[in-house]
Amino acid sequence: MSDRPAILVTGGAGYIGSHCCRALVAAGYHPVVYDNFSTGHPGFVTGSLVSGDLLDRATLAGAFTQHRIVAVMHFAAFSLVGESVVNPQKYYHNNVAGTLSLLDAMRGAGCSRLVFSSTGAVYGNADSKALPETYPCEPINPYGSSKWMIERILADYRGAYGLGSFCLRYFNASGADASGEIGELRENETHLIPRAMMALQGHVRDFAVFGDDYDTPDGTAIRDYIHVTDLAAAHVSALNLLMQGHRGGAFNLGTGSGFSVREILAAIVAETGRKVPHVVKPRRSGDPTYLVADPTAAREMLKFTPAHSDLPTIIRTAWAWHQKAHPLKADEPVPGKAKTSPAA
Ligand SMILES: NC(=O)c1ccc[n+]([C@@H]2O[C@H](COP(=O)([O-])OP(=O)(O)OC[C@H]3O[C@@H](n4cnc5c(N)ncnc54)[C@H](O)[C@@H]3O)[C@@H](O)[C@H]2O)c1
Ligand SMILES: O=c1ccn([C@@H]2O[C@H](COP(=O)(O)OP(=O)(O)O[C@H]3O[C@H](CO)[C@H](O)[C@H](O)[C@H]3O)[C@@H](O)[C@H]2O)c(=O)[nH]1
Repeated sequence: MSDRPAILVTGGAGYIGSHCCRALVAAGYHPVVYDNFSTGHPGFVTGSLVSGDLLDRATLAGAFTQHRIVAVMHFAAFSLVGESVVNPQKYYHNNVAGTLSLLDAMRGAGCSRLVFSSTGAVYGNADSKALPETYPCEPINPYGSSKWMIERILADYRGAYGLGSFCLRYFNASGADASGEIGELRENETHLIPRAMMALQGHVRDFAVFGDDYDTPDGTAIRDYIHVTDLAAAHVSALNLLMQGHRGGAFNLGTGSGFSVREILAAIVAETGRKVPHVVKPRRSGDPTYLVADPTAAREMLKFTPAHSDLPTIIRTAWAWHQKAHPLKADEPVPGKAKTSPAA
């Protein structure tokens, strides 16, 4: 067992959780990854590993006692907006019921510090201004609703049980670790930047811009892209505050600047020198027009100053990771897919 304070990192084998584990090590903590590998990767794990599901109460309770956990970072969730519209049960069950199970385990173990992965999707369809935390939370898809429900549960637990929690509302996580060893990698990737890069590599053949009839300057939807390394730094700051006795609250993690889908595609051309082949399809259901953070509160409370979230750095680190993760050339077959001959 490590002498360092042990932090349970649910979802630590996933994209954002794995980057946070590395930041935890750099800050003097010992991450204990708790993951069921539904979307995570064994090769991404840093620190100790407990394989288990959030809803497996016995394994969860065992992780707290075995590793003497002092705080939790809770990333484990399903997080695809479109899928949540089609299959809301999957989202409420895993995200809300899974979190209740985690909170029971924390209370059972006397652990009262939590950093929770919330999302800009709690705000729903905003107007075209950067959103402060006081903006009304009216999510427009089940994924955002599941996260907002958890935020409300955590507010009640803060008051009633003294469970301190930071709800960090990330906007669009992007980019990859400078080492090139970990990055965004999912079996059925739906996110804009990784899909566009997989299209460049020939692994995605049907890349589409979803909707060019939004009320935005170029007709495509606008998001606030925040580098995963900057997110990781903010998590360590929030954890340090909890360790000092802070009770927490909800904070936006974004840059305050929005970019449209077409601007992202232009940035990819600028960094890679290659155009992403695409068609335009109708809007994806559940997608808001505009989602940009006002990060003022996080700047003050968490000393949050994004250092890696300019578009060139986001695209450059993501592209370096994709070339390593999917090293095939465009004309080679995708693994697991039958090769079709030109005559077929
Ligand atoms: N990626 C984004 O842009 C973004 C933006 C805002 C918020 N978030 C939130 O950040 C968190 C991490 O997102 P990510 O992009 O790294 O996703 P991810 O899918 O890469 O990681 C999620 C991890 O949680 C694990 N997991 C899921 N359900 C589990 C369960 N029941 N028990 C144990 N492990 C489980 C998965 O195996 C995976 O390793 C999520 O809560 C997500 O909602 C992500
Ligand atoms: O192939 C694609 C994929 C996406 N998009 C568009 O690109 C934008 C960004 O879409 P992503 O799927 O990359 O990300 P989302 O904004 O849907 O959601 C992400 O950011 C949200 C917060 O802003 C949530 O937290 C969520 O977990 C996270 O997946 C959207 O307008 C989407 O319609 C395309 O045009 N084509």
